[in-house]
Amino acid sequence: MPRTIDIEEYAKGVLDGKRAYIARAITLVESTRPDHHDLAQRLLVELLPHTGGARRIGISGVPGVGKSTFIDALGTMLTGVGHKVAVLAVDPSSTRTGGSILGDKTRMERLAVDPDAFVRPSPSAGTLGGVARATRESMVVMEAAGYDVVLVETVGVGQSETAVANMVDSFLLLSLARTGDQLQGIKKGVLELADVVTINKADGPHARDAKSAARELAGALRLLQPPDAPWNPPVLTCSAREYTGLDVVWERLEQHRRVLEATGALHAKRRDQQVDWTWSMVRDQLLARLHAHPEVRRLGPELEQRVREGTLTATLAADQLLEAFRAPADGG
Ligand SMILES: Nc1nc2c(ncn2[C@@H]2O[C@H](COP(=O)(O)OP(=O)(O)OP(=O)(O)O)[C@@H](O)[C@H]2O)c(=O)[nH]1
Repeated sequence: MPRTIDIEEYAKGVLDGKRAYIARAITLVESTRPDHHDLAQRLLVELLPHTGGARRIGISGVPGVGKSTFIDALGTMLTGVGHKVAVLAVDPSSTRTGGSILGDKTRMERLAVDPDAFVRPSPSAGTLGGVARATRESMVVMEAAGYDVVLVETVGVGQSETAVANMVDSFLLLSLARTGDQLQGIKKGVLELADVVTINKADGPHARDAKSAARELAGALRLLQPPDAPWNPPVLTCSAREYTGLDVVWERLEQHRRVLEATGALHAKRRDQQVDWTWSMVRDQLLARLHAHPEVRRLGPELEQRVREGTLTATLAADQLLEAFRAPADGG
């Protein structure tokens, strides 16, 4: 990152679609440095009027389901018909390994060198809240830069799906054809987020299994839907490796978007997402300040110990920690 940052220059570079500026702008919004925070917000304010037109799609599935292969294939299909495709990722687990797993350029060989695509690995800093914030703000940068399809990838475990579902219009779940036990393999909560499901690897000897798995899953999904739901998530089959079924997956995602638009739900959903997002940032900030508060840090270990020993109730310990949080942080 250069030492001096000219926000107007950055904004112009992004709006002109210059890759170097896009990359720098994303690095700025991902930064956790306090002095970058205000600069990033100023940049986002400049860019926001130029956003809103993109299709925002979340893509999830367990490790090995073929997410990178699928995104590489779908993204290439889309750039082939004139779309500009951005790939972002939310993978808080990458903080543990110190490097990003998702969105790794080497995993999407064709998109990584496609001039109409931009692949950005998951930010590797901090909590799920921090990673989700950075990704959400990177979406603003990508949309302002003219990318009209934004794919946000996430792993099929933990809470990151919910975070991604809260920043996209449509959520696509990739699954595998494990007949019989497949429903156990997919968490119900994740299934409930899905607007479209596709069974990947429907090729070679697995093609037939995939079809029957799709039927079984479609039946189960119908049970999760209220009878008057405006949208029933379809269960499709595809092969990311052989490029089959991808056009149907895309068509159904487009159809989902059209249904949302026609009912006015798209605007409502995006507005609600912004409000939820505001409160989730407040919660994250409050929690971070609570944990960093000197009195809380001083009292914390002792109170934890007493709760463990059973000499203090959890309620009283919580009361004391919250009371400590009210003490001035500077000790004055
Ligand atoms: N037969 C078949 N294999 C596929 C298909 N898509 C992906 N694979 C293979 O499945 C394996 C996993 O694919 P990835 O794209 O790396 O899967 P992923 O979900 O991104 O995996 P993680 O990186 O672990 O999250 C690779 O060996 C792929 O070649 C497909 O449509 N058919």
